[in-house]
Amino acid sequence: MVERRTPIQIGEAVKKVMEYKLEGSTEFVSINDSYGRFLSDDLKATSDVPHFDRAPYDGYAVRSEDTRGAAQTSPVKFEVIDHIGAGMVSDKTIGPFQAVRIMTGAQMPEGSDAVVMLELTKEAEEADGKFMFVKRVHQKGENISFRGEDAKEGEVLVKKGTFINPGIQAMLATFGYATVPVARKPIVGLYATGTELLEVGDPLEPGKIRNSNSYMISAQVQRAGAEVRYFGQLPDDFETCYEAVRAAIGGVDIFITTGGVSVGDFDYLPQIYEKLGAEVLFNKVAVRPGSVTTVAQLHGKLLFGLSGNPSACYVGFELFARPIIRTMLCSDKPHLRKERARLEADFPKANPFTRFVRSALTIQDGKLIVTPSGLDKSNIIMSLAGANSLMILPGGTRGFERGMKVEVLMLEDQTGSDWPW
Ligand SMILES: Nc1nc2c(c(=O)[nH]1)N[C@H]1C(S)=C(S)[C@@H](COP(=O)(O)OP(=O)(O)OC[C@H]3O[C@@H](n4cnc5c(N)ncnc54)[C@H](O)[C@@H]3O)O[C@H]1N2
Ligand code: MOO
Ligand SMILES: [Mg+2]
Repeated sequence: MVERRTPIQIGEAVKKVMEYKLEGSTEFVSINDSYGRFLSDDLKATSDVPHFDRAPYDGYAVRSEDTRGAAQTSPVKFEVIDHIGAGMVSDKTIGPFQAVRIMTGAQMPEGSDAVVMLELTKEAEEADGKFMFVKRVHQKGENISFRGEDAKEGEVLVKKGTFINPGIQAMLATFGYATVPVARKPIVGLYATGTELLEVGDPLEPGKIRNSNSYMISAQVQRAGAEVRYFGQLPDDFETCYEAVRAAIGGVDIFITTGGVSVGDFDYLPQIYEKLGAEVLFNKVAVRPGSVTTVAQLHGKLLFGLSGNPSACYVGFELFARPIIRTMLCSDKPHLRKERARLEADFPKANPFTRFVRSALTIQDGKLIVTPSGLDKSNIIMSLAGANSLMILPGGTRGFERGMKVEVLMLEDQTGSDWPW
């Protein structure tokens, strides 16, 4: 008799999975390799930035009080006592009506408290030295980039779990992080199951299809920030699959299979979980696609039995496996970011289950708009290419009309959300 499965709600299913989340751990990588990784520690300022007052312009460092009275008609004359570029430090102290010719980035000389831009001065070479004239009053502190104006020593600038973007790379370098504490990438083991599967390089044969899930999931795993250990594809043969899965689990943090989780005669994952002694957390979720997504735990390690149907497989990964990966990457917002957008197309399909529709989310006139990125069936591959989001269409409705506000989960965003529902 065919097994009857009781679907659970998506929020409950995600919660069950998250009970087995694991803490992230740290590894140190060279700053050359830290772009695109996730910080495993708060990024703190190790010094003030800049750590000395400096000139933001090419010009002259002066005492502002000496410019008092300077005007177009009555320029004030300064003696130029030194000349410094960025990286140089003057050993002179500026006295009354003295100036140091200074370039952008150079440290302000002792005694100076303003910079006059080069364009606002006039130079004069005289027998007894170099001079320049200022025709405008300058205030104390004018044109100075002050110590600590960018960052103060000890400040927490970026939180643990943040994706390292080019700006954070600049910060890391500024603060002397030659090696960077990043979250170790979880290792995600992957097997594709299915006797029908051909390798990518194989010619098509009757009844067979090329295995696309492995390549799709591998990319999703990497997009989530983890590392894939791809073990290959398996035929629908119980013993072969059982042995392969049993042998693979030990060496990975998270284990994913695609296919073989439904109620078909050759869907062996349920029996494999049973023989392994794994506890099945759920094997039916009230979502479309991905209703057959099955998650089990073995000694605390999560085994994701994703559907063989490509779109169901894709959605199952994003809803259940991604947040676990992000948790291991030290994120406190491991779920997909949720926003509201205007639906740009009618979606008449009614369904008792909540739908996650592969969608294209764009901005038009400053507003988010969303439209399905192709056919909405779980066996469909082509709608995945244009999908940068999943539109959430709650179950139990009669369908949706253009112009309605809907919620969308953003697939390519690094901010995340602490809880999606
Ligand atoms: N009697 C029922 N039949 C089905 C049910 C059900 O509730 N009762 N659920 C349907 C739903 S919904 C889905 S989704 C699929 C899930 O099937 P499985 O997860 O068991 O996956 P398979 O049967 O192995 O394959 C399904 C489909 O996907 C193709 N596939 C598999 N692997 C790959 C791959 N690596 N690359 C590309 N395509 C792949 C496979 O050839 C099948 O066409 O079950 C429904 N049936
Ligand atoms: O629910 Mo299946 O897992 O739609 O496509
Ligand atoms: Mg099946």
